[in-house]
Amino acid sequence: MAEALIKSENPKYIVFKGEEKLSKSLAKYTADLSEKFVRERGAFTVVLSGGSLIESLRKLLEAPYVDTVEWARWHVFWVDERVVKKDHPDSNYKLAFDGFLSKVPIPPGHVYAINDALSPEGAADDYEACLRQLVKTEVLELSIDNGFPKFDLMLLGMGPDGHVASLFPGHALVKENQRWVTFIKDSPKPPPQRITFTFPVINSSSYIAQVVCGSNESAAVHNALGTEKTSDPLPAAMVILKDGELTWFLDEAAASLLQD
Ligand SMILES: O=C(O)[C@H](O)[C@@H](O)[C@H](O)[C@H](O)COP(=O)(O)O
Repeated sequence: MAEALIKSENPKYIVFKGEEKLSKSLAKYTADLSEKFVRERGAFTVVLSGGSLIESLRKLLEAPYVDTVEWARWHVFWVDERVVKKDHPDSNYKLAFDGFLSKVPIPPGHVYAINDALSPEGAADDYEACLRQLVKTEVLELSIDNGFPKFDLMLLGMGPDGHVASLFPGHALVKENQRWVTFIKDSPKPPPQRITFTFPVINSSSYIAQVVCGSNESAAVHNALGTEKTSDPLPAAMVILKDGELTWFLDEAAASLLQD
């Protein structure tokens, strides 16, 4: 594993000297989990976000991982997606396809993009129906605890305001506890119309990597990982796995306000 500057166990975070080292470690972490889940259950369900995360996955496109990862067993989802056409510059699918998915042999039928012909409501319903179908075919498991889908690995980013997925601070959607996938039409981060996984789904994951680089996010990192508890936590602080492992991958700038 690329050398870490700081490793903390509770909360679990790793600080790297620079994004290059972080991306090397993230590639090994992801490849190791791919190997584990393919061995254990013959499939690996991976959830992507938008933003800088895709760039941080670039080391998976290099040796040894590009040849050793069993790409044919991957099933790829999005934790949130902008409701735009798939070839639109704002599309998270396009970002991931151009920067990552087009360079590895994941079967196209295993890449679950939104239906871009639908409204936000329609696209959220359609995506949830797709997930329910994948439960039936046993690609996707359900949490025994709560009946929400249990993804093997979610690779999340975080905005400077502490949002994760399209769950923004102070927005009613952070409290959604019935739906698997829901929609937002007034996202404070453009574009306004998106679909997003809900917290019960995010928090049922087996593994989450919360990847944050740069000083713009340092205050939110401090808020989410600091010891002071608030009655109104940031969405990033609401990512809590009861039956899973959350690891924060931080560069020095993102971690600059944390005390060690
Ligand atoms: O659709 C989106 O806007 C992204 O999915 C978003 O949720 C992203 O993960 C964070 O905003 C972090 O973005 P950065 O990594 O670019 O800071």
